[in-house]
Amino acid sequence: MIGILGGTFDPVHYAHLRTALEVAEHFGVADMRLIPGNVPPHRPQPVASPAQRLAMLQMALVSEPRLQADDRELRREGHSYSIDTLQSFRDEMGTERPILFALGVDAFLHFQRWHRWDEILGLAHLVVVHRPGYSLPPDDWYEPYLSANPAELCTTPAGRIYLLPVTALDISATQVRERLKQGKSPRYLLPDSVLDSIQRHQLYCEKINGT
Ligand SMILES: Nc1ncnc2c1ncn2[C@@H]1O[C@H](COP(=O)(O)OP(=O)(O)OP(=O)(O)O)[C@@H](O)[C@H]1O
Ligand SMILES: O=C(O)c1ccc[n+]([C@@H]2O[C@H](COP(=O)([O-])O)[C@@H](O)[C@H]2O)c1
Repeated sequence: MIGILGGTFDPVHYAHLRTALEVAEHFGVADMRLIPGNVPPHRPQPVASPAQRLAMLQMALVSEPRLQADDRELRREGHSYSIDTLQSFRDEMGTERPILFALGVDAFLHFQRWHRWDEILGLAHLVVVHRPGYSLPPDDWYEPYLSANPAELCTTPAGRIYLLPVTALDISATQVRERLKQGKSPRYLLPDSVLDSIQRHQLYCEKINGT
């Protein structure tokens, strides 16, 4: 079984890290991959380069062996579609082992606009984690796929949607970038090692980005 948390990670912050760890612990996942997108679909391009975002992620994960940065989307040209990422895992793992694809409610709300979205549940389960400020509409398309049984997701390869409350942390990468742009500190919203690297490389500040 593997778990996946994809994102822009521009930069990684504590809500990403808690989400990944809590998903891993809830389902007993020993191999949870955090996967930065190269060219994220449906959003502005990241500020930091792919190499910088990957390096920050690797720094943030050094002390937790269950969480690993995975650079497969950065090695792929073009849009980083989740269907292609999931297919690459299936090519490696075969069809039988469970894949848990975690995403916040904010991302899930747009799920039906994703590239080949209706094929994704054929490759993985979705674990939709709570995020402050977002909620799911009731009686929607996803209801027939819902499961409240973690064992079901751990014993079948794909096809179910599980809603998981995680520690509510109202942190966003946008908020971290904005604070830096305004000359304020984002300390304690993200690991010190990541903040030190941001400051060393003068990332997200007006001088570098010209904004
Ligand atoms: N505070 C949070 N609580 C729960 N899930 C989150 C939180 N922040 C991000 N996520 C989830 O983590 C994944 C990656 O998110 P992403 O890298 O876009 O971070 P972000 O903070 O939303 O970034 P940005 O502000 O740049 O849009 C998405 O599935 C997103 O829903
Ligand atoms: O495949 C798609 O079309 C698609 C569209 C939007 C988002 N995603 C994935 O959803 C995850 C969270 O995305 P985001 O934009 O909230 O960082 C990340 O793994 C993205 O690759 C995927």
